[in-house]
Amino acid sequence: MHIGVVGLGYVGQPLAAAFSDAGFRVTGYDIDEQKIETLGREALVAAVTNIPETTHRSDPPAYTSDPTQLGDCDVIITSVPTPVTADRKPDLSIVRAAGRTIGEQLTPGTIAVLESTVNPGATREEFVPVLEEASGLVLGEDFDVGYSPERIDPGTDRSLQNTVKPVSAFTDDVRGTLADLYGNVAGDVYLAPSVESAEAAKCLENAQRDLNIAFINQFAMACQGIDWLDYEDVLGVAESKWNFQRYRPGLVEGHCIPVDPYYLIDTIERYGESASLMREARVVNESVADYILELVADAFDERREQDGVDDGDATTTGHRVLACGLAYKPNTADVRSTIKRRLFDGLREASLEPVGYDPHVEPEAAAGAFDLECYSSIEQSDASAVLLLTNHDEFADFTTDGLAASLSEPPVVVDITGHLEEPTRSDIIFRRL
Ligand SMILES: NC(=O)C1=CN([C@@H]2O[C@H](COP(=O)(O)OP(=O)(O)OC[C@H]3O[C@@H](n4cnc5c(N)ncnc54)[C@H](O)[C@@H]3O)[C@@H](O)[C@H]2O)C=CC1
Ligand SMILES: CC(=O)N[C@@H]1[C@@H](OP(=O)(O)OP(=O)(O)OC[C@H]2O[C@@H](n3ccc(=O)[nH]c3=O)[C@H](O)[C@@H]2O)O[C@H](C(=O)O)[C@@H](O)[C@@H]1O
Repeated sequence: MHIGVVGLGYVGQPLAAAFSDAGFRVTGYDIDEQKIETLGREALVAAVTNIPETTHRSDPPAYTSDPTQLGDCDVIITSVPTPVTADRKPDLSIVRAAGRTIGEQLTPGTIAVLESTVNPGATREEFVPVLEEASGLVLGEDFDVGYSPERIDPGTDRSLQNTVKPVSAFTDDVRGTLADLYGNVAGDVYLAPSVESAEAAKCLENAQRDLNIAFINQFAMACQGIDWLDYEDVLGVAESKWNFQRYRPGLVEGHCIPVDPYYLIDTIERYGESASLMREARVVNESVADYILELVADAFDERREQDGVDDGDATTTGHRVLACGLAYKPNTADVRSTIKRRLFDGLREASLEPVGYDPHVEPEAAAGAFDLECYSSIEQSDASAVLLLTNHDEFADFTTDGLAASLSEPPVVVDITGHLEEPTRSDIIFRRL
C-alpha cells in the first residue's frame, strides 16, 4: 500500500516515518521546500547509516514538494494547521487548500483522511466538497474519506505509538480499513461511531484541559488578594485526594489548547446553544498575561521605593527583564505562542526591555517569534529582573536566590511556573503567580 502524507510538521512527519518504519511505501508532501530538502537529506543519511536491527524498515519516506507524486497513493492523510482568525473564528483555509491539492491527485479507489483538529462537521462540510470539486469524483462512489485526530503530546513520552488514536469514516467498511491501517502504527485504535463524534471529541479533550487550567489560574490569581492563603499550600492538600485533578497555574499557550475550544464554541453557538464555560475559560487564561504584567510593574515599584527613586515615571525605564523559558511548554522548542508576544509587547510599553534565555529555542527562532534578543546564559543578559515562564527540566535546580545572584541590585524575580521558593535574601523583590 502506498501512503501519502500531506503536511510534514509535528504530526505529519512522525506519522510518515511511522508508516515507513512499518514497511509501507510512503510519500511525504509539503509546500515548504526547505523542509522537504532537510527531510530528504536526513532520510538519505538515515538510509545509509541504518542500523541492522531496523532492517524491517522499508525505504524511508520519499519527501517531495511536487503534489503529482501523490498521484498513485492508495491513502492520502493530511495534517495541516488549523489556526483561528484574529476574531477567534475557525480558519479552515489551509485544510481547504490541502484538500484542493489532494483532490487534484485523487484517483478512483483512494481514501483521503483528515487528521487536523477541526470543528464537528468540518470534514463533511469543508474537506469533502473541495476534494470532489478538485477531482470531479464523487464521495462514496469513486473515493472515500476518513477522519483520525492526533493526540501526541510534545515534550512528553506520549507519542503516536503509545496513545489511542480515534478513527472514523462515513462507512463501516472504510472505518474498518482505516482501523487496520492505523493499527500498524498507533498504540491502539478507537473506532469512533461517526466522523463528527471523532472531530468533536478531539476539540472537547482540549477544551476540558483549557477549562481545568483556567479553574486553577483563577484560584491562584484570587489567592494573591488573600495574603493568608497560599495556593501552593492549598493545592498540596487538595492533591492528597485521590481524584483531585492536578493542574498548574500558568500561561496557556501553543497552537492547540488556546485554539481548539474556539472550534467547538463555533459549532455549539451556530446551533444557538451555550458554550459559556468554554468561553469564560479562554477569558481567564488569556488574562494571565495581563496579570503577569501587573506583577512585574508592582515589583519594579517596590524596587523604586528601595532605590529611593522619587520620580514616579522612572519606575522601569531601561531595565532589562530576562524571560527564562520561551517555548510554550516544558521540554519543547515550539514557540508558536501569541500570549508571550503580548507579554513582551506589554513589557516594552512599560519601558522595560525583555530579553530571552531558553536552552531549547534557537536564538533565531526567538527573534522571529518575539523580536527578542536571546542569551545563552542568564549571567550574560545583564538583566535587572528574571521572569521564569516555562519550567524546562534544565531549570530544575533554579532557586530564587540563585537567579537573583546574576541580576543587578536590588534583584527582581517573578515566577509564573510555581517552581521557585520564597527568597532567603531580604533584598530580593519576589513575586509569583
Ligand atoms: N503539534 C501537535 O502537538 C499536535 C497538532 N495537532 C493538530 O495537527 C494539525 C497539524 O499541526 P502541526 O503538525 O503541529 O502543524 P505544523 O505547523 O507543525 O505542520 C504543518 C505542516 O503543514 C504544511 N502545510 C501548510 N499548508 C500546506 C498545504 N496546503 N499543503 C501541504 N502542506 C502544507 C506546513 O508547511 C507544515 O510543514 C493541526 O490541526 C493541529 O491542531 C493535533 C495534535 C497534536
Ligand atoms: C487534552 C490534552 O492533553 N491535549 C494535549 C495538548 O498538548 P499541548 O502540547 O497543547 O500541551 P499541554 O500540556 O496541554 O499545555 C498547553 C499549555 O497549557 C500550559 N499548562 C498545561 C498544564 C497545566 O496544568 N498548566 C498549564 O499552564 C502549558 O504550559 C502549555 O502552555 O494538545 C495537543 C494538541 O491537540 O495539539 C494534544 O495532542 C495533547 O494530547
